[in-house]
Amino acid sequence: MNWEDGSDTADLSATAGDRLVGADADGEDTAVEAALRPKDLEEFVGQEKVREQLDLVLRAARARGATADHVLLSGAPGLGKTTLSMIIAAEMGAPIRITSGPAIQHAGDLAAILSSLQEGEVLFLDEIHRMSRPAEEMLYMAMEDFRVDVIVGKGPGATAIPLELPPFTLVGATTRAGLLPPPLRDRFGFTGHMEFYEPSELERVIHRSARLLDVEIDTAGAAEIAGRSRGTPRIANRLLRRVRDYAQVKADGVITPEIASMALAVYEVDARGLDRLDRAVLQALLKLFGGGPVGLSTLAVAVGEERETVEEVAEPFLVREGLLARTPRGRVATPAAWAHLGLVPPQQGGGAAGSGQQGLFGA
Ligand SMILES: Nc1ncnc2c1ncn2[C@@H]1O[C@H](COP(=O)(O)OP(=O)(O)OP(=O)(O)O)[C@@H](O)[C@H]1O
Repeated sequence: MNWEDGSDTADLSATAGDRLVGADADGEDTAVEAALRPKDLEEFVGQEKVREQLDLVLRAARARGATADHVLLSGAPGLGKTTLSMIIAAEMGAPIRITSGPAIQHAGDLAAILSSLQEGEVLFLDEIHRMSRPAEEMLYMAMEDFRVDVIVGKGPGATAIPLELPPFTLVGATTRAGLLPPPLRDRFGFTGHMEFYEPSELERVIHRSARLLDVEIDTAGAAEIAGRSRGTPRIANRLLRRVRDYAQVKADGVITPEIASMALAVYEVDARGLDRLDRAVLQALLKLFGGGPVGLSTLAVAVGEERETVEEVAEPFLVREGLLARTPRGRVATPAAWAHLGLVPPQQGGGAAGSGQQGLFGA
């Protein structure tokens, strides 16, 4: 297919905008995700270790009639951290309050939330690494002693008024556990690291979502979508919805592998889950720079994107897939990248861009 072999280098520019294969939630996801969320640990697919460990933590707390320990969940966007926090609340028979680090700018914002919690309530704090420093310090005390000091007044006349809090369970979520200050990390009784999902696990997610959306899909159809979902349930669910649209409009509504691959060709998501931007980066690297090494800025100019877009939006998945390597001399394509785009590396093919070119583009 044209978009797969990338024959058109003039067409390299791509936008990062609302990507079908982006892991962050878009508006449509937010609306649909509530209906697709597993409601208990049993229904939650994959993440066996985290599930097993969490199951023990929650069962033990229930048996003691106590509030569960604070839980830290780390992992990439769309892997199920919010879902798991809701499951924790459901398993404990407790209400849940959802907020995020960036929404808490002042310690007072956090004090207001904490002081209105009910006993046993689960407080889900997404992007906990992005909280302000004063709020973070208030959280230390709240987590450990279920108490906060509210400062009233300013300057020498300021006084700290202690405020008792009901016991609660904090579930913190972060994409970067390493960014959390150790005193905060240490206050979690349990830390679960969420991994990317295996294709077979994503197939189960897709079958489950298809049932809930009342869509007919066969085993190979689900496998076809799973293979393009970049290890992420949110992306799997989103691709499923787009393929469902296609099946409905262009066929009889049933999702087969043929329908899935035709639908995703329309959306330019290839067999490995790369989209237009990912392929544009690889094509530039292979076709213009002989596979590298090439500097990030040069590569970004070649694809008509900002440096940051190439570095933060396209590269992480290409690196994870073993298609691109970041080296001190610049970006380098791997043999798998050549194979994926159906191109022959210059050394083997005797093309113009041989190894003698290495280092020329390292700026
Ligand atoms: N293990 C799973 N089994 C079934 N569905 C899942 C699983 N994990 C996630 N999902 C589905 O994927 C979607 C995204 O999950 P969720 O919102 O929990 O991700 P997240 O890690 O909190 O993402 P973010 O960090 O961007 O908020 C939801 O629709 C959810 O139902």
